Amino acid sequence: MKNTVIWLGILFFPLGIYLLYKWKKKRDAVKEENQRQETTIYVNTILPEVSNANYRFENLLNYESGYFNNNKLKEWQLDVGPIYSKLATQKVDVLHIESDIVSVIDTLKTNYEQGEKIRTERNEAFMQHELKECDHLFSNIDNASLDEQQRLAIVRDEDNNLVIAGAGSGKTTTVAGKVTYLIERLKVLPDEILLITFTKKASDEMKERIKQKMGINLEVNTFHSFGRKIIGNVTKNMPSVIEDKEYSKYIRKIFGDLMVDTKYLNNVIKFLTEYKLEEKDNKEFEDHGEYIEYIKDNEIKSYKTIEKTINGRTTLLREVCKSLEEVKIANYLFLNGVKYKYEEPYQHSTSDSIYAQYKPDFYLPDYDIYIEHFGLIDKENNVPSWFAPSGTMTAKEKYNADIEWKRNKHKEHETCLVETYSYENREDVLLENLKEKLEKHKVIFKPRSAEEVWDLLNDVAKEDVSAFDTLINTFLTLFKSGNIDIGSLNAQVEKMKVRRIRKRNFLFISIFEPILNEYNAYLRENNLIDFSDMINEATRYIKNHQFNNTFKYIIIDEFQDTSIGRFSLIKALLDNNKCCKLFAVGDDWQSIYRFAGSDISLFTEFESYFGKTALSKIETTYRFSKAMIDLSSEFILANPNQTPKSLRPFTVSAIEPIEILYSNSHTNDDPLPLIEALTKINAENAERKGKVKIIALSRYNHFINLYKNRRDLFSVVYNPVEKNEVITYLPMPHLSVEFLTVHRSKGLQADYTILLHCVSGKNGFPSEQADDPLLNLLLSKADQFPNGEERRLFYVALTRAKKKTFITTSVSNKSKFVREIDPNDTVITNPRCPKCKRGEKVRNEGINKYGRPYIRYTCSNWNFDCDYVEWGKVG
Ligand SMILES: Nc1ncnc2c1ncn2[C@@H]1O[C@H](COP(=O)(O)OP(=O)(O)OP(=O)(O)O)[C@@H](O)[C@H]1O
Repeated sequence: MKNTVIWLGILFFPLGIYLLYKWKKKRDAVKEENQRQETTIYVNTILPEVSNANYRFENLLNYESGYFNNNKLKEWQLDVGPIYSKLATQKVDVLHIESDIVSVIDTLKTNYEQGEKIRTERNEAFMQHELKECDHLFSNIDNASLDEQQRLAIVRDEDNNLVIAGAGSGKTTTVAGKVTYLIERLKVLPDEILLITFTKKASDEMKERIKQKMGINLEVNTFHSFGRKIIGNVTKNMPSVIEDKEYSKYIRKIFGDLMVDTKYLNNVIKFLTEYKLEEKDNKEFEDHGEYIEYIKDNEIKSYKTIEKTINGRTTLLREVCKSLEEVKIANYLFLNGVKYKYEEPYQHSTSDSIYAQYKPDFYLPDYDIYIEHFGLIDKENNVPSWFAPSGTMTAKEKYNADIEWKRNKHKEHETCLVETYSYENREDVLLENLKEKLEKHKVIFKPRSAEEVWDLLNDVAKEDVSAFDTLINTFLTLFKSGNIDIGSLNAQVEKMKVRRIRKRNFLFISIFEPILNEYNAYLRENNLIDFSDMINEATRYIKNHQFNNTFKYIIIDEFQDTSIGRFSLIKALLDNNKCCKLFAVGDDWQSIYRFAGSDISLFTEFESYFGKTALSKIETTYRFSKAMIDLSSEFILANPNQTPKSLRPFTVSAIEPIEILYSNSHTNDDPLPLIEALTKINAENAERKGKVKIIALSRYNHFINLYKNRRDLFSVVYNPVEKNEVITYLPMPHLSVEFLTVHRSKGLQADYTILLHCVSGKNGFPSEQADDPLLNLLLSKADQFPNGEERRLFYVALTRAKKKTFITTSVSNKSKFVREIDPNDTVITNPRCPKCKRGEKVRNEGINKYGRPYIRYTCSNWNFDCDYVEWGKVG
C-alpha cells in the first residue's frame, strides 16, 4: 500500500507540474492578450494625435513653410514628446493593428528620433531649391551676381546665423542680398527687419543701397540710434545725449571738485607718484633688449629738475635715472624733502686702468650717506636669466661680485652705505623699508604738503597728470559700456595674486568710484544719457517687457566688433521674441575695437552665447589678388589665436600687391615716401580715364593733420554736398587723396592704399603704446597674443586696396610688421645688436689717444646698460 502511494506520487507529480505550467501559460496569454487589446485601444485612440503630429512634421518638411529651423523642430519634439515616450516602450508590430497604422507610428518614431538628420537633409535640398527659384534675384545685387557661398549664406535661414567672411568677400553685398531676399522672396515687411551697422556712415550707405535697389525706405540703425529709439519709445521723454566734449569737461570738473578733499587728493598723489605703473617683474623679459625697450617706453625721469645745457642754452629738465625703481627712490626722497645727488662720483678715487670712477646710485650730502639699489637680484641673489655673463664669470657671479666690490669700497673708506633691493619693490615694501633704514641713520623726512606736490606734478609732470585723466575717462567709458558694477570689479581685484598689483588696483578704484557716482548723479539730474546708457537702459526696458520685440529678423554687420553690452541688448531682444531670427556677419581677422570694449569671443564662440547656430562662410575675395591673400593670410595667422580661413581670389592678377618705400629720416613725419607713392600711382595710371581712388592710412590721427597742413603739397577744400574734405595733391592736381586713420578705413576700399609711417615705437605701427593693465579688468580676456589687435589692424590696412598697397617706413627704424612682411628684408642700414638683440649695431670710427685709427661697433642701447663692443679691422 505504502509502495503504491509512492508510485502514484512519482507518476502524478510531474503531471501536476505540467498542468500547473499549462494553466499559468494560459493565464499569462490571457493577460497578455488583455494588455495587447488595451494597448491596441490606446494606440487607436492616440492615432489621430500621432497622425496629426506626422502631418505637422510633413508640413515642416514642405517647401511652402520655408526653412525648417531648429526652434520649429524643438517645438515639435517638445509637443510630441509625451506620445513618443509612451509609444517608444510598445512593440507595435505585435499589436492587433493594421500595417498602415504601424507605419504611421514608425514614422512618428523616426521623425522624433532622427529629426535633426531629416531636418538637415531637407534644408540642404530646400536651399538648392531656393537657389534655383531666386536665381534672378541673386544675379543682380548691387550690380553683382552673388557667388554660391553668398547665396547659400542668404537662404540659410536658421534661428541664429553667423556668416564668417574674408576681407573684400562682399559682406555688405551679402547683407544687402539678405534684405532683398527677405522682402522680395519671404515677404517680410521692412518694419519687421532690424538692420544694425557699426557706424552712422555705414548705415547711411546701406540705406541708400537698399533704396536704390528696391525703392524701399528701410531703417538702418547703429546700436546707439536703436537704443535711443527704445528709450524714447518707453519713456516718451527722449533724453539728450551728453556730447563727447562735454563729457570730458564734466569728468575733469568732478575730479577737480573731489580733490578739495585732502584724503582724496592724497590717494591721487599716491597713485601717481608710487603706483603710476603696473611694473613688470624682471623675469618676465625674454632678453636684455626687451627689458631696455620696456624702460624706454616708460618714464625714467624723476620729478627733480636739474640744469642741462643743450645747444648752448641752459634749461631745467627732469633728471633721468637708469631704472624705474631708481626713479621711485628718487621721487620718494624728493617728495619727502631729503636732498640727494644722483650718480655723483664717489668721494674717494676708485678708477684704474680698466674701471672708471665708481658712481653710487644716490648720495645724501646732508647726512653723508650713499644708497645703492640692487635692481636685478632676487632674495637668493639670482639674476634674471637674460642677464649676460661676463668673461669667465656667470651673470650671477659677476653681479654679486660687483655688489661685494661696492660693499668693500664703502668698508675700506668707512663711508655709510644703505642698500635697497628689487625684491623689496616686488613685495611692495621698498619705500617703507628705505624710510626705516634711513631713519636709523637719523635722516629726517619732511614730506611736502599734498597741495604742494599736486602743483609740482602739474608743473613738471603734466604728461603724467594728463595720462591719468585719459585713463579715468577710458576706464569710465569701458566700465559703463560693459555694464559692470563696482562689487564685481572689487571681487576681481581681490582674487589677484600679486600684492602690489592688488593694492594699485584698489587704490585706483578708490579714486574712480566717487567720480562714477558723481557722474551718474549729474546725468540723472539733467535728464542726460551717455552712449553706454543708451544700450544698457534699452536692454533693461526689453528685459522688463516695457519694449516688445516685433522684429522677425535682426541683421548685424561687422559683428566681430560687438561688445558685451551690445550682445546683452541683442540677447534680450531674442529672448523677448522666440520667432525672431539673428543674422550676423563679420570677419574675426578684422576685429579692431577691443580698446573700446569689443569682445572677439562673442564672434569666435558665437554658439555658446546665442545657442545653436548655422555657420556660413564667404571666402572669395573680389578686391585683391592671390599674392595679397597669401601675404596677408600668412601675416594674420602668425597669431595662433586666429582661426584659419581659405580665401581665394576672384580674378588673377600679376601685379605685386605691396611695395615698401623708405624714408631716410628716423622720425615719422617725412612726406617723401608719400610723394614717391603718389608719383608711382600717377605713372601707373597715365592712360587711365576716370578717377583713381587713393587712401592714405595712418595709425594715428595727429599725423594726418601734419600732412594735410603741408600747404606746399596739398589743398584741402570742404565739399558741403558730400560733407567731406577733398584733398588734392598740388603737383598732380588730378590726384586726390583721402587721409584716414586705419580704424576709420574699416569697410572701405580704394584702388591704392598708402600706409603711412610704419616705424617702430610708441607712435609707430604696431603702436608700442601699452595700455594701462588696469583696463584689462574691463576688457575682453580673449586673445592675449602680443600685438594681436595691432596685427589685425595692420591686416585691415593691408586689405583695403584693389591694386596695390604702398607701405612707407624709415630705413633706420622699420617696424617689426614691415620686417615681417618684407620678402627681401635687405634695406637695413644697421644690423641688430648681438647682445641685447633689440638695439642697432652702430659703427664708430675715430683716432685713439695713441693716434691710431679705430673702428668700433657698439649698441644704440649703450646708455641703457647694453655694453656690447666689437672692434673692426682698419684698412
Ligand atoms: N559676387 C560678387 N561679384 C563681384 N563683385 C562682388 C561680389 N560680391 C561683392 N563684390 C564686390 O566686392 C567688393 C568688396 O565688397 P564689400 O565691400 O561688400 O566687402 P567686405 O566683405 O565688406 O569687405 P571688408 O570686410 O574688407 O571691408 C565690392 O566692390 C563689391 O561690389
